[in-house]
Amino acid sequence: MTSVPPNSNPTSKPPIVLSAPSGTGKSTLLTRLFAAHPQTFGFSISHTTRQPRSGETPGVDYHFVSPETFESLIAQGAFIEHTRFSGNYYGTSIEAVRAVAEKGRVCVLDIEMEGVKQVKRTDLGAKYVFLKPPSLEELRARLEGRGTETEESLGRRLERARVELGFAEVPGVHDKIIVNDDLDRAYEELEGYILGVIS
Ligand SMILES: Nc1ncnc2c1ncn2[C@@H]1O[C@H](COP(=O)(O)OP(=O)(O)OP(=O)(O)O)[C@@H](O)[C@H]1O
Repeated sequence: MTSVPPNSNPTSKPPIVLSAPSGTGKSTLLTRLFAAHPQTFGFSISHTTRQPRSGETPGVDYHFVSPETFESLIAQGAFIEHTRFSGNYYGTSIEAVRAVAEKGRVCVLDIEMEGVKQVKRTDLGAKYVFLKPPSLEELRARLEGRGTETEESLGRRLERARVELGFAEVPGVHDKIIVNDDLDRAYEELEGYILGVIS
């Protein structure tokens, strides 16, 4: 078998890694981006050890695998990130991200700092965008306004945000840093950057 070098498909587009402290506005901006460009982006298909639910198609909704297979994939370093939730494993494989690019779609990964570090260890050639809150005070206000947090989980998220903002200051970690101050302005900057790197 001939080995194929990574990213050998000339039409493949770099995956976009979008990270931000929780509550900065990633979901808001991504929902808008996907709605504006429905044919451009694609989602990677995750692996899971949970049972398929009715209506779910293997290889479309998820790659359904046994715990043994999942653990062997972990050992092979196949995952960009994985987690255990409610007794089941879930993970995003490097291969799943590459498969999106090979279909000519742009894979957008909405991940947190540890995931960013892991993607950086792969040869996916991703572009890294960091979305920054205007300030920690404003981030607190957005999280409170969303109405999803208790005082305790709010405190944890803000503490975590401090660490993530510190990591984002390290030169060379991100290709683009966008401050989500005014939503329309931040959206235009994000859209302009992404369309620029994938064209
Ligand atoms: N530029 C903005 N100005 C004011 N409010 C904003 C702005 N962007 C987002 N918001 C609001 O901030 C809140 C958090 O946004 P969102 O849920 O998109 O964050 P997130 O980064 O995806 O968070 P998580 O990672 O926790 O899912 C939402 O209520 C959203 O409407």
